[in-house]
Amino acid sequence: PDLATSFLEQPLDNPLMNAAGVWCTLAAQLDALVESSAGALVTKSCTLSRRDGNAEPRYRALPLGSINSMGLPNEGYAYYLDYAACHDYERKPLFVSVSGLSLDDNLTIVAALREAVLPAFLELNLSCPNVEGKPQPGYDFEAMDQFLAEVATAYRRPFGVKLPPYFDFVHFDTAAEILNRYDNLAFITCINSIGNGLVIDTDSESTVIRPKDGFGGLGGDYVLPTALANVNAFYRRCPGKTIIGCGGVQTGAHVFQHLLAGATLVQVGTALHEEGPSIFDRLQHELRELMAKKGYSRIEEFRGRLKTL
Ligand SMILES: C=Cc1c(C(=O)O)[nH]c(=O)[nH]c1=O
Repeated sequence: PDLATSFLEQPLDNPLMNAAGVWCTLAAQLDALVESSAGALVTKSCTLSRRDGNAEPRYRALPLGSINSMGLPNEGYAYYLDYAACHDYERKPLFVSVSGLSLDDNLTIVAALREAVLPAFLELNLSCPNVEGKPQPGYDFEAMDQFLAEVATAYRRPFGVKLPPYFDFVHFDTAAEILNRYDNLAFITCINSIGNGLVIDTDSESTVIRPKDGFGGLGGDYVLPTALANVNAFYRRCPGKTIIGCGGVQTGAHVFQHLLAGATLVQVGTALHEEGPSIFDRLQHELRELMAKKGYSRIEEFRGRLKTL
């Protein structure tokens, strides 16, 4: 079976890439993703200036996934624009994730990305749950609409958004209605971590991460059904847009499920953090095996074809 696919008319060897924030804060990590068999890569969400992020411990791997309250540690947007300027786009597509702390910060970064005239794809992060005092734009529909109106106008090129998970059909409908207003909003990445979970260690009777009294974003097995629901909800509601699936991917079968739900590309976060970039070889092997067993030779034969009962 052939895993070749395309994204916004760009060919990719395969649909797999990292999730923003994982294995992508420093150039050496990004280089490792370029050297890996990932079909594409995305940079750590960036802000106007460099940030240390929250106090440690701020990430914990768990039997069923992970919890994090990193607090947006990053090298500042100029660092990632420099990296994007040196990237070999013939080799694999590069996405730049932007998570400015205000609309003005986002507009400054987006303008710089536009001026750089690079083939990189902008993934506007509307869903960081871990910056104290900063509500997620993705959960404030008025703010989200305003952000998108200004960014879509300023950027003018195709871009995408990273959404938080939604858990209610009225929210799927409202969010999709907003996204569908912007023609150059070309892709939707669902989902970011499930925000503000609380993991408790029974023996120590304590939280397991320091920031925010232990509240942090959940990833891994905890989030797969919610991720698949959001991928399929926006796939159904935004027929003109491309969906990128993110959340709970640990095996080739999980990649298959995201593709079946309507994803074109599939991002890997927690499992990549734990296993490293060799995971992309394992996931492709497992996906090929599954496709062969089912008699599929190409992804387009089943992508988006989720059956209902
Ligand atoms: C950009 C900040 C994010 C962070 C973070 O840096 O704390 N963690 C997440 O799970 N999702 C985010 O979007």
